[in-house]
Amino acid sequence: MNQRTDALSSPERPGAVVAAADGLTKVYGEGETRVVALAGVSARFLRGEFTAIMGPSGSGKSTFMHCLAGLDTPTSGTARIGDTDLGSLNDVQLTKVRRERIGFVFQAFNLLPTLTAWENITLPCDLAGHTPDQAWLSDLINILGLADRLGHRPAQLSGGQQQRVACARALATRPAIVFADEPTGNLDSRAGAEILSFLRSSAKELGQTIVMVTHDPVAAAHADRALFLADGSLVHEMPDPTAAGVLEQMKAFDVSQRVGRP
Ligand SMILES: Nc1ncnc2c1ncn2[C@@H]1O[C@H](COP(=O)(O)OP(=O)(O)OP(=O)(O)O)[C@@H](O)[C@H]1O
Repeated sequence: MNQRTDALSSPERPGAVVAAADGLTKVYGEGETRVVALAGVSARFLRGEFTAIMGPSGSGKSTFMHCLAGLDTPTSGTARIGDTDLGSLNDVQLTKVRRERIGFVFQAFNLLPTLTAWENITLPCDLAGHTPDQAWLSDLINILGLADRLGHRPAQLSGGQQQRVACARALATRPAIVFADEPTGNLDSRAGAEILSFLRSSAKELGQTIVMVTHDPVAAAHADRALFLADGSLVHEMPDPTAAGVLEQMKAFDVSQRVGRP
């Protein structure tokens, strides 16, 4: 990939809080089927910060991300993007916030099969009724090495190329925050490393705030910090995670789950 990120804009107000969760709680079902998926999670996400969300299966990672991104409604607590409390918005306003201020990258790429790479990338701008910022898009496309693939449809692209298109789409509107859900889960290690290196450089050099859910300690090691969830609670924060450090932490969860948590 071309690493020409230096020509792009510098982060605005590094350190500003761009998203926040306060006491996020999500309870599914009732009676015997009641599940507390999130038990009061609070966290801040700063401009230009790359956060990995980790934890055992069923610990609440997806629920946390979905509540923070306005894809699910918490039972109590608040999720904010910038100064906007997502709970105060009606459906139309929420859709607008998701389209204009949030970017998404999914494990399964989620590109529209009938659209070309270029049409997929510009779709969020089209839906928001904005003229795409051509200079910004062209920089993104160059960084991601997609310039000669723009007329291809997803089926004509490799998995790694499809995920790079998805990354360009996620950043196309210059969102406040990008949520990536297992973005390397369907990729081989080389294509995965390219995506992770792009996410890292977009945080470092473009000031893009990124929150990534992952099971992979190697992926988490690209982040500035890892937040660990267990049983719906935030139990540990690791700054500058290493793959070995994350693996140790995950093993500790396995042991505590086997012996039974207090
Ligand atoms: N729609 C739902 N209805 C009932 N329970 C749910 C629902 N969605 C999630 N849960 C439960 O909430 C808990 C947290 O689920 P969640 O998917 O957030 O965990 P996760 O950490 O993302 O898991 P994984 O790593 O396996 O994807 C789990 O016990 C799950 O079974």
